Amino acid sequence: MIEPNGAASPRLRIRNLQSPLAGPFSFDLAAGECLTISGASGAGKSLLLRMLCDLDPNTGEALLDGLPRSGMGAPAWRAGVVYQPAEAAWWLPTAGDHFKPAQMARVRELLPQLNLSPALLEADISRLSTGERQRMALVRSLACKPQVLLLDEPTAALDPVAVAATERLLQKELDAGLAIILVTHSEAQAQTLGHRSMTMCERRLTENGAAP
Ligand SMILES: Nc1ncnc2c1ncn2[C@@H]1O[C@H](COP(=O)(O)OP(=O)(O)OP(=O)(O)O)[C@@H](O)[C@H]1O
Repeated sequence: MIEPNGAASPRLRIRNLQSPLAGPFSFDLAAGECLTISGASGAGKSLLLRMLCDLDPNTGEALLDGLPRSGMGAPAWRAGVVYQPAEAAWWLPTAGDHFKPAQMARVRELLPQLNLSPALLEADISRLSTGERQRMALVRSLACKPQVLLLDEPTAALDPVAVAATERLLQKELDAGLAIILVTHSEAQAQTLGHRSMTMCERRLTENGAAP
């Protein structure tokens, strides 16, 4: 969508988003941009991600490619803005059960990029290692083809090789236009993937490098 001044709308526009627990938050995120968020445990990072995907009640304005969230249903918003919590929930016996047939081509393309065997799709989910489940959760998020991906410490359970594979894939998705908000405690990861960084402190966000 085009703004009145002729510029393209940001992929995600957030204005005064708040709940009784956190905020207000205001920022824009462009297509292909990665905003990293760091901050102490309990600072409010997950609260923000849950508000952004409309899982927790909140007020304020949120627009996706210029279209207000208030004008679309929650399922439509969450199809565009996908949240991957630190520990993703699985509610069916196998990972493969969580995908629709139409997603399988994309899933089979993503698995080797994260060093995951297709056989893991058929295994009981409880048999997957923590790191395998974490990478499978990313496959699940990307198979939804979101416009904005909200990632809460997506590599926390991974070894260095798997971290590198995950970062390569995320970089590729960014290059293809995906916008990412990445909560990470890794300074190196923030520098590798991030275009901008913010710090969450006492449930408020500050842009790093911005004038006080
Ligand atoms: N529904 C709720 N009601 C009241 N307090 C809550 C609720 N959800 C979270 N909190 C509190 O809000 C604070 C921020 O929680 P949040 O999960 O956002 O932290 P975080 O920055 O993601 O931490 P971590 O890095 O440990 O995951 C915590 O003190 C938490 O206990």
